[in-house]
Amino acid sequence: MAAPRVTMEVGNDGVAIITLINPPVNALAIPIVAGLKDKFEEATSRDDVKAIVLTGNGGRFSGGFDINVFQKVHGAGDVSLMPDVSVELVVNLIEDCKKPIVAAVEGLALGGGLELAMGCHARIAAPKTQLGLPELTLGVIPGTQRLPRLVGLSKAIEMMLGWKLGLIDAVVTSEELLKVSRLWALDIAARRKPWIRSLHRTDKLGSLSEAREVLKLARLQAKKTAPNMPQHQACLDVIEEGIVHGGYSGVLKEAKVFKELVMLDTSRGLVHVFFAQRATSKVPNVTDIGLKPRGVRKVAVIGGGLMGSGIATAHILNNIYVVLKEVNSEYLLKGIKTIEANVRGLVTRGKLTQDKANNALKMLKGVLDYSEFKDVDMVIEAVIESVPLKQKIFSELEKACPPHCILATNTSTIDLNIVGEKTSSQDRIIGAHFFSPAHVMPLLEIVRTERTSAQVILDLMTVGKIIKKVPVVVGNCTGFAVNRAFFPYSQSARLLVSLGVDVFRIDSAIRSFGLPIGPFQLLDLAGYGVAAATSKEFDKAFPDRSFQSPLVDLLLKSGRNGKANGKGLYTYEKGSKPKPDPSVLPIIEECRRLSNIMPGGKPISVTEKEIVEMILFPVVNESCRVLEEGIVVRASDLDVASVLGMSFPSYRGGIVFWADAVGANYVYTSLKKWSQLYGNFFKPSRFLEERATKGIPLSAPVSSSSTSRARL
Ligand SMILES: C[C@H](O)CC(=O)SCCNC(=O)CCNC(=O)[C@H](O)C(C)(C)COP(=O)(O)OP(=O)(O)OC[C@H]1O[C@@H](n2cnc3c(N)ncnc32)[C@H](O)[C@@H]1OP(=O)(O)O
Repeated sequence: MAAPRVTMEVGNDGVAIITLINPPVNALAIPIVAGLKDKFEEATSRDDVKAIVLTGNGGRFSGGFDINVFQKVHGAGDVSLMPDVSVELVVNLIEDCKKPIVAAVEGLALGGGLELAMGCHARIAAPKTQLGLPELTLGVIPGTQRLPRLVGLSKAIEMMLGWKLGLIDAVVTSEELLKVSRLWALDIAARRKPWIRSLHRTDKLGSLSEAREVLKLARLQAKKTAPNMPQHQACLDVIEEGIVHGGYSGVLKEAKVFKELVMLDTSRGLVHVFFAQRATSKVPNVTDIGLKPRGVRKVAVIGGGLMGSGIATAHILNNIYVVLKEVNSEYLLKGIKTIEANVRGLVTRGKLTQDKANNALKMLKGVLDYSEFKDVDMVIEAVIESVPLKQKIFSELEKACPPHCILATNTSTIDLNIVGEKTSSQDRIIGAHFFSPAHVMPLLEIVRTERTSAQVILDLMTVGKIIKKVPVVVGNCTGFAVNRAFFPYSQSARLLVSLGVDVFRIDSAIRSFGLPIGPFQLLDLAGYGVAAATSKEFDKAFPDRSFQSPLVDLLLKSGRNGKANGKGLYTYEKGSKPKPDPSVLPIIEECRRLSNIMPGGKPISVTEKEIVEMILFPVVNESCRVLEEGIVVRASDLDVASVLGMSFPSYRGGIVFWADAVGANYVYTSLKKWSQLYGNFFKPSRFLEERATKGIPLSAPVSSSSTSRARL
């Protein structure tokens, strides 16, 4: 790939076109920032240049500052590696330039890219250009000064904390973009159009007291929605600085705060997740062997229950034709109704237009037999977790589907080799493990066996991206990567209860750590039947380290089934948040009596931090086994899967990244101590012990000489 560079061409009309060239997104890498400074200095000093147009090569303006530099800063712990963009380049060379500068924006202008455009004196854009300020998602703050001055304070805050935009001077076709931008720049030079320095504007800011009111509300909101992310409050503080003391003062504070934030763990975690997510697209021996994805146009989904209807919804929303098969018309109708409700729900929440909803529903057909299966490209089986039923279905599919058809199962636990045992199609059998609700949750765990073909894996990865999921390819074992790594999560929570810790205190500690709900609210949500069934699978697969709590059985016996019947550990009333149900306390007492593990018969005393660690360190421990067995390609895949599948806080970088930040040795010694006190459930795995004692990070690749069974 050619080195990143900035070019300048001066036309006969006296307009200098300065172009960013750094594919694929024209990120503002250090040589680009240096190149921009050079070219703007040159254009300013040349007599034949009357006006300037700034644009990006290849139909994309700029994806923002080069995030690789963040990683270098994090690695070296040296913030001075961050170049000064905001003052020297954007204020001094662009905004205060003696010649007018117009940004010709196409494709995308994100983060620092948008800031460059806002520093220009006008912005002309091609239709459907994506404008956004994603910096908060990387743990830092965006340019905070120009946006409120261009679009008003409330809208600017909404855009910085969310993703909406509209601050363009004119929208023109791609073909006309450069022509119109040149003319616009010349018009500014000749004073036929206004010469506007965004930082100097105040007309949209409102009065100081109005601004303070808007900021106060935004601070309250940020406290609620992003309590552990300092960049949100910092962003609002810097906006306030600019409003009270002027835009330039705001820019100076912004640069200082940016450098403080970029060194925090929040930014380290978020930047890690950014690259980790992109790395999941690279699967050795699948994406690097020259295969081309085959198109998947028609998909059959078997089973219209909660998962099947969610999976069907995800496909029709993305223009893939779906045949939904059920065993009788009553179930089929129910499935179709669920899909319609899923789609309607998106319209109600403003996430989908009515038109798109109608089109999506046209892509769905309900069937009761296999006649429509003769030309499907992929089948996803989503029936109940029964081995004989799945085996029967896969034998039937082998006859009903064309030979190229991908045969996928949405099982969350059953070994894929067993599912396909009665077929001779093992090379096209694959796991497509969606997370509920399947049309909303972003993770798609793609489970391969030793026999699944690379082509089939690549095809499913491609469909996954089309339906806007993040596909993570994993190996075959009980629970695959996510459920396997997280099975100790609910078990340790129940173990703590048996040791005398309060259920609601556990949930609250986990929420403060950053998961959206605690393990017991999750239990209520999933339903106790599902919890009992999955517990059984894990007890069977990992009897040496499975904790068998009587809690779920006791809850079921008392007529409770969580949110499904409105009676769980919490009470559920329409329109109000779930409330802890005190009437559950005798059941919990009974559970403690039956478990009989409280040392000396007395509840243990633990801090909030210990609660979090006693719940999550066993997850780290199991993650170590997942890594050692080669169930994931790389440790960061498990980080992405934990964030997207389990809502582990992204700003902690995912489960393995977090464990390394805490320190493998600390995790190991804590688990060892608890295993001596409370038994084998906490016993550190061999992988953890080895890494901790040798001082090797858990995320370091598993070497070929290690004991890995390399399932991938
Ligand atoms: C000082 C400033 O205010 C601070 C900043 O500007 S911080 C940066 C703000 N910008 C961002 O956060 C944008 C991040 N990028 C994205 O959201 C998406 O990549 C995108 C919408 C630009 C493009 O998405 P898409 O077309 O799906 O491609 P995607 O796979 O994500 O990216 C393509 C490649 O570009 C890289 N890339 C994208 N944006 C990048 C960036 N800002 N810096 C460095 N690399 C970047 C990706 O890592 C990926 O590399 P790979 O092929 O080696 O894995």
